[in-house]
Amino acid sequence: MSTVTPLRPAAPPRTGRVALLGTGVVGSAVVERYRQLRVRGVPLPPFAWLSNSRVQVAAGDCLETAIAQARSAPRSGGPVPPWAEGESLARGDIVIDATASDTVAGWHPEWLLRGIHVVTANKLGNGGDLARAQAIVEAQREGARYGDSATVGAGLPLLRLIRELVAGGDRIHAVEGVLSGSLAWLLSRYDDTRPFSDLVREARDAGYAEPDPRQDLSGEDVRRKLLILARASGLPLEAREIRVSSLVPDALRDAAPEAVDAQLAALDAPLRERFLNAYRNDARLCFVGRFDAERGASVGLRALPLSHPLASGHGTDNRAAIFSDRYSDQPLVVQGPGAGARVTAAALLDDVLRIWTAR
Ligand SMILES: NC(=O)C1=CN([C@@H]2O[C@H](COP(=O)(O)OP(=O)(O)OC[C@H]3O[C@@H](n4cnc5c(N)ncnc54)[C@H](OP(=O)(O)O)[C@@H]3O)[C@@H](O)[C@H]2O)C=CC1
Ligand SMILES: N[C@@H](CC=O)C(=O)O
Repeated sequence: MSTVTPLRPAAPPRTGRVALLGTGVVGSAVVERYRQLRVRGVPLPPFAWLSNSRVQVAAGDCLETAIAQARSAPRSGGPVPPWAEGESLARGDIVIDATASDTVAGWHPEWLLRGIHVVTANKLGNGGDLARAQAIVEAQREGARYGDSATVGAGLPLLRLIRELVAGGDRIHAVEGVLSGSLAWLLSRYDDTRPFSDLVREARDAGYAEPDPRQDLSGEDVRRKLLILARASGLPLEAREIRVSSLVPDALRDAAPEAVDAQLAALDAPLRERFLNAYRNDARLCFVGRFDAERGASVGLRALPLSHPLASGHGTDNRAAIFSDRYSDQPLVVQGPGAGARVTAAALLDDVLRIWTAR
C-alpha cells in the first residue's frame, strides 16, 4: 500500500483562550454571538473567563450561566478590579475589552508586551492619550496583535481601509464624516414632535449611546474616533488639537452621574432652535468630525444642505469620506450602521477570529 504524502504539513494545533472584560450591552452581545457561532460550527478559541468591575467568573461549560452570574453579582467597590487578582492571562490568550474603562485601556500595552492579544471596543486605548496609543503600537513589535475594528464605525471597514491605503504608499489628506451612530440616529429622528431628551433616552436604551450619553453629546466619542483615524493615517494628533463644539449645556455637563437623566431636558431648547434654523434653510443637522493634514481637526454640529453627501444616511449610519493622493477629486466613501451591540460584537469576534486563525 502506498503512503499518501500530505500536500501541506498539518497546521499546529491552535492555542490561546479568550477572556472578556465587560458584561454590559456590548459584552452580553459578544457572549450571544459566540454562542451562535459555536452552534453554527465555527471553530472558536475556548472561553476562559469573563469579568465586570465586580466579579470574575470562570466560563465553565455554560457561558450563559457564567454571564448571568457576573451580571447579577453585588457591587463590592474594592480598589482592585477582580480580573487583576483572579485567574490571569497567559501568552497567546486573547482579551476582549468591552468596557469604557480608562483603567482597563491602561493595561493594553502591558498585555501586548506579555504576548497577550487585545481586541477592543474601548476607544481609550488608541483614541485617548497619544503616549498610550504609541505604546500600543510599540508593544505589538513583540508579536501580540491589537484588534481595534470595533472602535470606529462599530466595525465598518473604515479603519482597515485607511491602514491598507497607507500600507500601499497612499498619503491621507483628510477624513470627514458622520462618526457617531447615536447622534446620527438622534438627528435623523428628531423632527420637533417630541423633545430631543426623550430620543436620547431611547438611543441609550437601544444600546447606541455610550454608558454615559454625555460622551456622545459632548463630541468626546467622535473626538476619540477621529484621533484613531488620524493616527492610523500617520498623523500623531493629540486630543487637545481637535476643536470640539459640545451639545451639552453646563447644567448637564456638571451633573453627577445619577442626575444625568433628570438634566437631559436642558438639551431640548437649544437643539430645537438649531433644528428650526436648519429646517427653514432646507438643511439637515449632522454631527461631523474632520481632520485635515493641513488645516487641523474639528468636531461639531453642522447644518448641511440636503444634497450634501454627508446628509444622506439613515438610522445609525456612519458615513465617512477619505481624501488621499489616490482619491483626491472624488473621495472614497464608506457608509453603514455605526452603532449597536450586535454589529459591535460581530466586529470584536471578527478580530478574535482573525488573530486566532492567523497562527
Ligand atoms: N454601543 C455601541 O454601539 C458601541 C460601543 N462601543 C464601546 O463598547 C464599550 C462598552 O460599551 P457598553 O457595553 O455600552 O457599556 P456598559 O456600560 O453597558 O458595560 C460596561 C461594562 O464594563 C464593565 N467595567 C467597567 N469597568 C471595569 C473594569 N475596571 N474591569 C472590568 N469591567 C469593567 C462594567 O462592569 P459593571 O457591570 O460591574 O459596571 C460593565 O459590565 C464602550 O467602550 C463603548 O464605547 C464601541 C462601539 C460601538
Ligand atoms: N456611542 C457610540 C457607539 C459606537 O462607538 C456612537 O454613538 O457611535
